[in-house]
Amino acid sequence: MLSVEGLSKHYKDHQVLTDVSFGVGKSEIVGLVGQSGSGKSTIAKCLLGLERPGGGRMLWHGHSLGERAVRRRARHDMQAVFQDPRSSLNPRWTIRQLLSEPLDNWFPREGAAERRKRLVRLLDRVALTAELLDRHPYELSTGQCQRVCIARALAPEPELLVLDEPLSALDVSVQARLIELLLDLHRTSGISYLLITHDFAVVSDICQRIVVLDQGRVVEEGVVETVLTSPSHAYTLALLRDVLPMPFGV
Ligand SMILES: Nc1ncnc2c1ncn2[C@@H]1O[C@H](COP(=O)(O)OP(=O)(O)OP(=O)(O)O)[C@@H](O)[C@H]1O
Repeated sequence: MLSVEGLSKHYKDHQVLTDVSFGVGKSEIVGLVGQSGSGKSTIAKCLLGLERPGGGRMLWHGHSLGERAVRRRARHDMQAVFQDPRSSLNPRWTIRQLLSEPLDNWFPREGAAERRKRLVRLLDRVALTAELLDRHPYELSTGQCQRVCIARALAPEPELLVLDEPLSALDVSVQARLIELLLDLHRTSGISYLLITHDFAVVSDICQRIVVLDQGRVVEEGVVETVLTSPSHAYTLALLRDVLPMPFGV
């Protein structure tokens, strides 16, 4: 579905990504991990069209994201959720306004009754209730705000969510509930995730495959259980030693 081939990117003389290749299949959950500064968010920005790659190809269903029509399709099919839900949501808007914005864009001809149903269904998918519709983000917990961000990303019914550190701003118990939510959404809709994180525990909870990035290069890629239990690259091993208790800490 998504294929990244030999992606490179530099800022002035700083080479941030070098020959990065990986893919995300239909209904697949892929974790992109690496230390801070390894280039994870830069990959997301290139995929979302926020940064222009220096070289390589990004293919969506076999067609280059460099083509305008493919980019337009991907703007619908590929949605993103970022780390800090509060800064992603306009504090002056109600939840109804925040969710209506993408719906106005993707379903402009919908009537009021249909719209109301769609809003309630969206909230239901992220385990929130319609009572929240007239509240503002500051009247919600950070975890609820992140659920609103996920609902907004789900609004166009995308095929892939790019999740850039979506759990980092949340405390551990809220993280656990959001992991359940993401897994539920995946089970019920078959949506794919590209999950960007530096947290191997989150990867082992959610992901099927993992791509390990070190200084802008892919150093290891494979099935999560295999990479976490017997990493083949010293960098992965060092990361695991730093962060994981047994059984994955080797
Ligand atoms: N717009 C920019 N201009 C110049 N350098 C940038 C820009 N954006 C990112 N960088 C640099 O690119 C490198 C990779 O950054 P990136 O944000 O992709 O890393 P990351 O792995 O996502 O890190 P983190 O986990 O801390 O978010 C860093 O050295 C960063 O300083």
